[in-house]
Amino acid sequence: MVAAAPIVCSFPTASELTEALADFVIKAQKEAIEKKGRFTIALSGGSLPKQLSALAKRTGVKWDKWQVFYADERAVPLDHPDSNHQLCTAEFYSKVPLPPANIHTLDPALLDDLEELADAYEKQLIHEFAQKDAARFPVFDLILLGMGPDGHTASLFPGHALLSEEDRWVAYVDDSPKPPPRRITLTFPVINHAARVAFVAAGESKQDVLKTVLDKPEEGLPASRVRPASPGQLYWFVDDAAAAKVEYPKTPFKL
Ligand SMILES: O=C1O[C@H](COP(=O)(O)O)[C@@H](O)[C@H](O)[C@H]1O
Repeated sequence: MVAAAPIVCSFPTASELTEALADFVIKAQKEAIEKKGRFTIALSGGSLPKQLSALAKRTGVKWDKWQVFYADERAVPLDHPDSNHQLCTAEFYSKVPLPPANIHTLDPALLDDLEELADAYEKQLIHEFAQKDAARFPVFDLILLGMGPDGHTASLFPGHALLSEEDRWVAYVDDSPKPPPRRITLTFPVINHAARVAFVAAGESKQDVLKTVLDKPEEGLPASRVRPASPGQLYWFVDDAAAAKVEYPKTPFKL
């Protein structure tokens, strides 16, 4: 599988990063809608939803054309403080006119059975993608990821058996080292089939892991394994604090 080299853009301030990210998302949205009439995006939890806040002030966002999924979700009720959906609602959806019907949550009736929960979420993806694009794996227009200090991304954790999953679109973990332990996640084949994947990582706490992920990908941390197959492209939106130790070349941001 051929993958283009990641494009790493570093910004001096949080607001420069979030404004550039908003420009980038709007461009991805525009291209997708022009081609297919819809925009499929997967969001993460953690620090990511807050970084999308600049989109609330932008014109030109066709919210009714968005179909929003989760890169990972915790197996908790949708209004639970640990829920990525709850976090996205508080930090992002509450500020923008995104139709609730276009936001694809896990099925809260299935929380007791992780396998059923993951299967049901996979079926939501099949409904959205397989009939429309007839692909072996869904091709998201954009997947937005965060990265934990251990190098995990979505709910794909270092050393976990799920790192070698090759078939499933959505899988579950019941032993996440970061609480809560029970989660579902998109798998690497799905992430690496996306048209664009963008990591967002800011702050000094990400310095060491960002250096490892970008300068020593051979260590195989989960975030280093995100390498969308050509013509897909991987971007990193980072701030100068996070990028302080990174030797990998930075590219000035341009649309
Ligand atoms: O547990 C999770 O952590 C990652 C990274 O979070 P961050 O706070 O370090 O940005 C996040 O991307 C993922 O969605 C979440 O479930």
